[in-house]
Amino acid sequence: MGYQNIKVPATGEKITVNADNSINVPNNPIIPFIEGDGIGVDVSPAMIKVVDAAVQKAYNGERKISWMEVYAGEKATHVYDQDTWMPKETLEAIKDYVVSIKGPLTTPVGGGIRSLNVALRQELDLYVCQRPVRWFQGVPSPVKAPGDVDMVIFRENSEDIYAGVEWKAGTPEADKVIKFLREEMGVKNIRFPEQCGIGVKPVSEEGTKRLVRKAIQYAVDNDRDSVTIVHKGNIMKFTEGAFKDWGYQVAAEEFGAELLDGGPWMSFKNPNTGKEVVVKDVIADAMLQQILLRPAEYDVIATLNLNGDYISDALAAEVGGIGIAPGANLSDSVAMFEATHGTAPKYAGQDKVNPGSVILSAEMMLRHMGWLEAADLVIKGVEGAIANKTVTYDFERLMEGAKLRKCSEFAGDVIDNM
Ligand SMILES: NC(=O)C1=CN([C@@H]2O[C@H](COP(=O)(O)OP(=O)(O)OC[C@H]3O[C@@H](n4cnc5c(N)ncnc54)[C@H](OP(=O)(O)O)[C@@H]3O)[C@@H](O)[C@H]2O)C=CC1
Ligand SMILES: O=C(O)CCC(=O)C(=O)O
Ligand SMILES: [Mg+2]
Repeated sequence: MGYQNIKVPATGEKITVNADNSINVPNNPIIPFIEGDGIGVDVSPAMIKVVDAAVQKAYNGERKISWMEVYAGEKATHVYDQDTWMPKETLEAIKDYVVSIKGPLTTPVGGGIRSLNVALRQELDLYVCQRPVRWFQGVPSPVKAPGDVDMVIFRENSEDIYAGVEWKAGTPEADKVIKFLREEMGVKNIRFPEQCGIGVKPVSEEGTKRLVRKAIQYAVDNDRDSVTIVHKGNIMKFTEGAFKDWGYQVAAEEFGAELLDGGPWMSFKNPNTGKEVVVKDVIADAMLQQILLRPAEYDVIATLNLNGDYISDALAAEVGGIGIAPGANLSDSVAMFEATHGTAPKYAGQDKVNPGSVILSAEMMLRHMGWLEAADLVIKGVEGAIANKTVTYDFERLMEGAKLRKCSEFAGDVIDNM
């Protein structure tokens, strides 16, 4: 396919998808990447350096990634034109090449463009945001037993208040929606109907069930003990409450779960191991204290979009911060890996921040591709660099006796420890 500004590498082949959604990964796959705004210029090159070294070491030249830069965010406005933040061909390439990775993209607060990150997830229907959170030995943590934190968040990625269906206070659109709600729907509890912004929270059965199905399947495939549905269903009954009910329905109808001690918790036998998998639910505010006080009791988490956003940063803090928390956005076929943190503009271009988050997102990508040996080397490298206390500022400021490393130097340390 001919692109306007994307340069397809001269060597390399596409990853393809089979009818059952499994993928075929050639030895020289072309992988699109978005550098990202802000600290994207620091962390993305560090990630590429680490991945190339791991692949070279694992396969001795037999396998190699051909990186293909695709543009989004501020860089796109330079490469295309000043109004093009998300070129159509970027979306096409990410879909076409099946597996990709991205740095963070800026979203202005209160006005301006809507989130490009959310747009990518919605346009490509990347309905699962998978964010594993585990502790690496030696990482400074505010909790007493960070080793107990070992959870995998499955965050619904396409619906909820996060979808951005909202209208600004004082606009004819906001006034029209409020008028409709009050006059036609009998809504009496909009406290200040004048100059009032208004948002909509769509949560569907289909959207919920496909997310919870993935979370439970992950627990089965990875021999995990429990799946916790996190919701605020006592207050938002027909959105978050329905999410909980539909979640339990999937457990019962598709995995054969039965009520545990009269319910509402359920359990079923993992068909692969015979071990019991518990499906439970916790209300979201309580969950935010549970993960601090009793992290060992939680394993796989299935939750709505906004809760998942909050929980993933909170959990990341328990194991060292968002500088080290990885993630993936997944549809049934397309996978786009991405750091959990944002563009941290005050550090942009300073070669300072921790590239761990996007490096570990790349580790997830290598595992997804079936390149397990290279993925294991990335983990070994990160573990080694941290054990040697050669770390970036975020860890160094909390670690005794640590040696402060720049972003690029930390990437070198990871490579040296593979
Ligand atoms: N998926 C995406 O692309 C995301 C994009 N964003 C966007 O990013 C922009 C900035 O958001 P903001 O709320 O400031 O959040 P950020 O994640 O960009 O930064 C918040 C703080 O987290 C710490 N931090 C972030 N990244 C790293 C890193 N790699 N290494 C070490 N520490 C790090 C820093 O803490 P300290 O100050 O303590 O050093 C930083 O000041 C917004 O426009 C937001 O919309 C936000 C989240 C995700
Ligand atoms: O899109 C954004 O700017 C923020 C997204 C975010 O915080 C997240 O997905 O974790
Ligand atoms: Mg976030």
